[in-house]
Amino acid sequence: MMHLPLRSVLFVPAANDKAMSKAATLAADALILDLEDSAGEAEKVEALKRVVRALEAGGFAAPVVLVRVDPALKTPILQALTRFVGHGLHGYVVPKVGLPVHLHGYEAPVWAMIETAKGVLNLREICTAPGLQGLIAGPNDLRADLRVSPTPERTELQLALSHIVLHGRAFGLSVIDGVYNAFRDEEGLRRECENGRALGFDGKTLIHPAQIAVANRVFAATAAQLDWARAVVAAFEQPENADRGVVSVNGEMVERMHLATARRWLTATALS
Ligand SMILES: CC(C)(COP(=O)(O)OP(=O)(O)OC[C@H]1O[C@@H](n2cnc3c(N)ncnc32)[C@H](O)[C@@H]1OP(=O)(O)O)[C@@H](O)C(=O)NCCC(=O)NCCSC(=O)C[C@H](O)C(=O)O
Ligand SMILES: [Mg+2]
Repeated sequence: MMHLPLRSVLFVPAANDKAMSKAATLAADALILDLEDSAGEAEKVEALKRVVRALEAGGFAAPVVLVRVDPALKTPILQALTRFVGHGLHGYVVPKVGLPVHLHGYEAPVWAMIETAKGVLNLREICTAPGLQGLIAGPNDLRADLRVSPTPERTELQLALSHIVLHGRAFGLSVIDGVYNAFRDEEGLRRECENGRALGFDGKTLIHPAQIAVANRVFAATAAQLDWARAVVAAFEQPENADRGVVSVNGEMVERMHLATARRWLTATALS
């Protein structure tokens, strides 16, 4: 299965009205509207309402929109958001996954954040959870849990990061690297993106709009992805497919969302 490109995956703090307004215009490959750590306890109910309003309004420039849940508020979050799954919301990001059961009950595509020692050790079981699409590294929580300090080369995280990639590849999942906190340090971000790409990640989670362009550049499409993109565009250009929402490409179902993605890849490659 050819995964959607997830080179740049921007966390948007749902508690922040300005950031949520701006999010709709940002052409990251994916947005994660965050209801977990970026929202204070007293802000969470309003943040969830803001997510509902944003999903009702739609019109996101990013082709993939996810919500990071706070597992302590799983019931109200699912009550508020289930109706959007497949209608503007592409799935949930579940933080601090340590066991497969942490991913149960969402009835939607899920991405697991691996950000504890237990999560890393249990990856093999976690990767069998139903609906799992990808793994996302959480370096801040990982460092805290491992009681290690950051180094410029992330030496302290290499074992955990490589385990995430190894398991993601073995189970056919997307693998997304963790955030780089120094959001005004473009050169540092570029180096860390290159390190992530060398380790095998597909893309990087981000915390600021200024980080999107760097991640898109470093995690640019591979030759296989470009071949897939050309095949998708060619399939939809067939006159008999002009009005179809879904077609078959190389034996796989492809939707118009994939066509938009394919065009973005080809345009981005032509411009770079
Ligand atoms: C880090 C920030 C608090 C900085 O915000 P700010 O000081 O407002 O930055 P700027 O003034 O440069 O912002 C310029 C404009 O861009 C908007 N903005 C900023 N960040 C975002 C964003 N992430 N998404 C959308 N829009 C954003 C500002 O509102 C300004 O807009 P305007 O004035 O209209 O032009 C801030 O960037 C931030 O809060 N970032 C996200 C923080 C977050 O989500 N954290 C949680 C995810 S990371 C994580 O959880 C780690 C993981 O779990 C682990 O364990 O490692
Ligand atoms: Mg975290």
